Order: sequence, then structure tokens, then C-alpha cells
Amino acid sequence: MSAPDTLTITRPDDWHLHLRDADALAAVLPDTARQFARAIVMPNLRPPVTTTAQALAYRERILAARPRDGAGSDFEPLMTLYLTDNTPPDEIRRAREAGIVALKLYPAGATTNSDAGVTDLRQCAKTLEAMQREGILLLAHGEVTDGDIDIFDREAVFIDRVLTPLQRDFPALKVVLEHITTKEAAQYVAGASAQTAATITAHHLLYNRNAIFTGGLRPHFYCLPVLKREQHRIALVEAATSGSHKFFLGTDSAPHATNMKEQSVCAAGCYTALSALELYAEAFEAAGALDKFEAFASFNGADFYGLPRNSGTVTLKRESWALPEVLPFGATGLKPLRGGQELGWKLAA
Ligand SMILES: NC(=O)N[C@@H](CC(=O)O)C(=O)O
Ligand SMILES: [Zn+2]
Ligand SMILES: [Zn+2]
Repeated sequence: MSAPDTLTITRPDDWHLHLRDADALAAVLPDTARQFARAIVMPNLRPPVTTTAQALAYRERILAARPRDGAGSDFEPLMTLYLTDNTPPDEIRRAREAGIVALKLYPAGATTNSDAGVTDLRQCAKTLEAMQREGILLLAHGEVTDGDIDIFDREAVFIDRVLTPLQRDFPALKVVLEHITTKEAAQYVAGASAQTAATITAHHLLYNRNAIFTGGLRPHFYCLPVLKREQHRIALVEAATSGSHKFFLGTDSAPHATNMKEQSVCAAGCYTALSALELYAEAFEAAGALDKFEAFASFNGADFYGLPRNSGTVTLKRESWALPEVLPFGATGLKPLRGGQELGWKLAA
């Protein structure tokens, strides 16, 4: 069979996204709004979005940053709250009534803007109970933070120490293990209850940890959880293309200004929103699984969250184009992953 020249799928959603705030929000939102109908917006602002009132105010700022008309003007942000040791159980009902869909678990110190995160999930039992009751999802940055655990093992150890007991104690709580990076995570999710799912980024499908070290240290490939060995990348591709409904698209597009990335201490995060669908299509095509792409990008996430699937379609065309090296973003710009290089698919306007 010859390779197709176009790929038309139901409008997709991004189930894990960082939009930031203020000028940064205005700079990046149009990229996502062009590609996706909806996105789960991460709450790791400074200060973090911990209350329903803050999330609703943030939602208004996002709506105000949408393109006025044409593509992206109907983009819908799906809001989340940042779980802390002290999130009151009462907040959960307020959140549900306000249309907030999930709380985000950041183990304290695990990633960008996670200082206010949870130090011990056992302290959150009452709140988790309320989430289970109200049908609010828990989204996990699944890494332990102990200094004695090797950084490449932190996801697997999180599954054993945190996720397995959590799902035993709250079996009806829907949990998304975000941005999975290992075969342990793919296997765990595939074998876990129907209340369990995972997002997978384009960069973890396309790259292994060699990308960070090719010819020198490459900060634009540094994100958390960090890229892993090739055997893990292969396991993620297998999970994404397996046809399992438990795996879906979440870019984890995480903008950091160039001066924050090209630094003695480089911020964690890759910017992929500008060309997310193109990057995913490349990964699915390399696996000979373009026929599995639509469910991964457009159906599985909505079904798991209990939200309607989108109507309408988007079309990707086989066309070679060079991704810009730097995008406008503050004084130093924003370098997208793969910037300056060719992509083989292009989202039709
Ligand atoms: N993925 C990252 O490396 N960074 C994210 C935070 C996160 O999702 O862990 C960010 O906010 O920059
Ligand atoms: Zn994370
Ligand atoms: Zn993230």
C-alpha cells in the first residue's frame, strides 16, 4: 500500500498542556488553538492555581487570549487545580460545580513550579475521597523526588510507592499518569483498572535520551520526566499504537524563554505546540500505525474524561517544511523542539 498524502481526523484535543500566563500566554495560545479543539490546562503557575476562583479567573484570561475569529477562536480550555497538602475537601464540590475537571498531583520538587506540591499523599486522603465521590480526575506527575533514587528510575518507583497504593485505596478515582516515559509505566497502565489511563508526548515517542547528548549538551531536549533509553521509547510507541483506549495524546508543551533554557541551570520543558500533530503523525507513521492515530488523538481522551468527542475534522498534508528556529516570546524568544529542521507533515490552514 502506498503512503497516504493526506490524513484527515476528527478534531483532536491536547490532554496535557502548559499555557503560562500574561504575555507568555498570549504568545503561545494561538499555536495550540490552531491545532486542538480543547486542552487540559496545567495549573503550575506562580503562584499555583489552587482554588476554583483562581482557576475561573485564569480561564477568563485564556479565553481573552484566543484569536478573535477564524481558526482557534472556539478553543476551549479545560481547567485543573493544583493539589496541595492543604486542599480542603470542600473545594472539590466547588470545583466540580464550576466545571473544573481534574486536580493535578505534583510531588513537591518533582518539576517546574512544583514547590507547593504534595509532600505526602496520605495527607490528602479526605480530598481524594471527595474527588472520587464528585467524579473529578487525578492527574499525576509520576515521579518520586528522593535524592537517593536515580533520576531515570523515578517514574517506576513512583508507580510502586505512590500509584499502586493510591489505586488500591481509591479504586473508583480516575487517574491519568501524565507524560509516561518508561515501559514500566506503559505496562502498569495497560494492566491496571479501567479507571487508569496515561498521556504520551510526541517527544517521548520520537526521541530517546541520546537526543540530550548528541554532539554536546542539548537543553531543548531536556524535560521532565527526562527522555529514557530506546527500549522505553519503543514500549511507548507500542502502547500509543496498540489500539488500547487507555493511552491518549498529551503534548506537555511547556514553553520556557530561550535564556531560561540556554543557562547553566536549564529549565525543564519542550515546546511542541506549534507542530504537535505533525510530530505525532511522524511517530505513528514510522510505526506503520497511521490508522491508530485518530483514536489516540481525538477519541480516547474525551471518552476517558467522559466528555463528548469533537465534531469537525483537521487535515494533515504530506509536505516538507522547516520549523522556525525561534518564535517571538519575550526578549530572547522561544525555541521549539526540532526548530530549524524539516517536518514531513503539515497541518492544513
Ligand atoms: N515537563 C516539563 O519538563 N516541564 C513542565 C512541568 C511538567 O509537566 O512536569 C513545565 O511546566 O515546564
Ligand atoms: Zn509533569
Ligand atoms: Zn507538563
